[in-house]
Amino acid sequence: MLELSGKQRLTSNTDISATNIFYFLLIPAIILWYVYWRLSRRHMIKLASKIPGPKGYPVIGNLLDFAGSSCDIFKAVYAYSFKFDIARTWIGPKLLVFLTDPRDVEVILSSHVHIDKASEYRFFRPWLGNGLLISTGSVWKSHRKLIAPTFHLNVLKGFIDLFNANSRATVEKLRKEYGKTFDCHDYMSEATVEILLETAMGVSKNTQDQSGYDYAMAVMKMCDILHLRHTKLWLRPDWLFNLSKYGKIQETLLNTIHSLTRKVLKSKKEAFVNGVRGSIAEVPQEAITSESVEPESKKPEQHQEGGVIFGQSVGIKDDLDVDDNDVGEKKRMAFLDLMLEASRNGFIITDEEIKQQVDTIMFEGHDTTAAASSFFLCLMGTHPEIQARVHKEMDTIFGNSDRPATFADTLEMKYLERCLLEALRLYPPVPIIARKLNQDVKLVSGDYTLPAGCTLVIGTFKVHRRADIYPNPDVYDPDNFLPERSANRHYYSFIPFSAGPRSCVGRKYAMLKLKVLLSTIMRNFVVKSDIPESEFKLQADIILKRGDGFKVRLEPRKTKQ
Ligand code: HEM
Repeated sequence: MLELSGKQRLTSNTDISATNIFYFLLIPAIILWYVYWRLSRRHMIKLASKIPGPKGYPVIGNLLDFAGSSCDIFKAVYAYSFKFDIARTWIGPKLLVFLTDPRDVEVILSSHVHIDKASEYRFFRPWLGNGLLISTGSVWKSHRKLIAPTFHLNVLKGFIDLFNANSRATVEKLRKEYGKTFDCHDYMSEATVEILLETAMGVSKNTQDQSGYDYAMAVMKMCDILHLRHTKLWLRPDWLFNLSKYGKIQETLLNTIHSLTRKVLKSKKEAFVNGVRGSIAEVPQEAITSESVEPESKKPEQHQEGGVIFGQSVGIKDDLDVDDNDVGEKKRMAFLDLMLEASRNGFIITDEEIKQQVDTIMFEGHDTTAAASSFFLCLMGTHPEIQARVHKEMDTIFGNSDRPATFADTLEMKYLERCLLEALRLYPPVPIIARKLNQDVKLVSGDYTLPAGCTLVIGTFKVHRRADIYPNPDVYDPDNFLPERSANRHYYSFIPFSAGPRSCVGRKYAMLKLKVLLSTIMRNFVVKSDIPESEFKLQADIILKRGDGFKVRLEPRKTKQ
């Protein structure tokens, strides 16, 4: 019975010899590929060998450090940063160099040459196309020039009523959670998407009905899929990803997202033809500030509006730091309006490109701000004495009044602002910035040259926690941002919004929106946390998050009159 028939034996013999031939060819093929790879990358390998870094295995290099959960990867990479100021790692044939010295960071971020994004940003392409985040060269340059003025303070001040209306709506939703421990990120995320729909896109979330809600959910889920692709190695190749269930889910989500973007664009274009400009979102009467109805001449005198207050290190100038009065009247328009106006006035930008920029702003403006506000609230919960000072500041500014925050109020929120900047220091929503180098770059911190072709990773998280820059670097201390303490710090030692020509265009928008949202929440609640900061489980995907969820409890601060 055990004897095989002639046919079976034949099949079996054929299998064995085919397998043998396969291995016989595979091994030399790998060796040949390896030799070719080493010869063709001689220059890169030679320069890389002079850069310190953890020991790796032949062929796979340090690949094993990048396997495991996001929390594990984060821990492993962060541990290296204590051994090496600059670290070289190989993930198979891919060379990654991590920088954490602000002097080296400056070389890269201040440059107009090293602006190409690393290859991992391609995961965004099906969603964001060639939008500002991933584009490069002349397309990026001309679109950046078009978009940056739409984020100037003079434009943003016009959004303050919408910020207030949405912040108040968020507070009402949060009241339902009294007494429970819950994840505040869900609320921050929803509020952020809704505010972006009304401000940057200029549409009313109420008029979008179900499609607005579906859009917000789809944006959130797309972020989760992108996070997965960064951490699960097998989801990286496009063909494998497309075959996986995540590929199918992405297709459905993108359909929802792109349909709404197209719909919004269509209705905005029609409104444009009829001469309607600006956001069509409605603001309830109680959220309208006196500033927005006061004539220009009566508006409060402006304080320092650039610099630290709007998120940049003191003294750094980029294209967002031009004097806002220099932004001509014509340019004082919301993001989408300006793009449409530009395309009508002969600026070469197609409808598809406008759609890609809208999608980009919705992505970049959403997850980052949601993470920042969630970390802020958790930190308030874990530092009651700091929270008490924030409450005191709110009482000084607003007294017992329930009135909406004005732009002038946001300039008075100096302590809240320091708390926010300190939250961005300890928990930068974008924990790393990656670039592809197209030419060799000499560093300043040591005698090292980064080879062309490598992926350069700026470890923002570590830069912000260097003991030589921030005494007690792991302690949440908002006074790190007292003017006298920040004055002498290196420009590039605080880079939550990146810096230089490719810095975040939404920086001022984010700071203003966060101040209105967080001050409204702090005026209404006491935030409590049962989990001490030392037990936060950090998960560094594209956006830094708490792997254990942003768990807080809320108590009413005062009964609403
Ligand atoms: C706390 C909130 C935010 C943080 C921490 C943040 C951080 C950053 C960082 C670090 C970059 C550089 C990324 C890189 O080079 O890979 C960036 C770029 C960008 N951000 Fe933000 N961002 C925030 C909010 C926003 C908002 C609200 C918007 C828009 C409404 C926005 C729009 C953009 C865009 C379009 C870019 C690409 C700029 C370019 O490459 O020219 N961001 N952001």
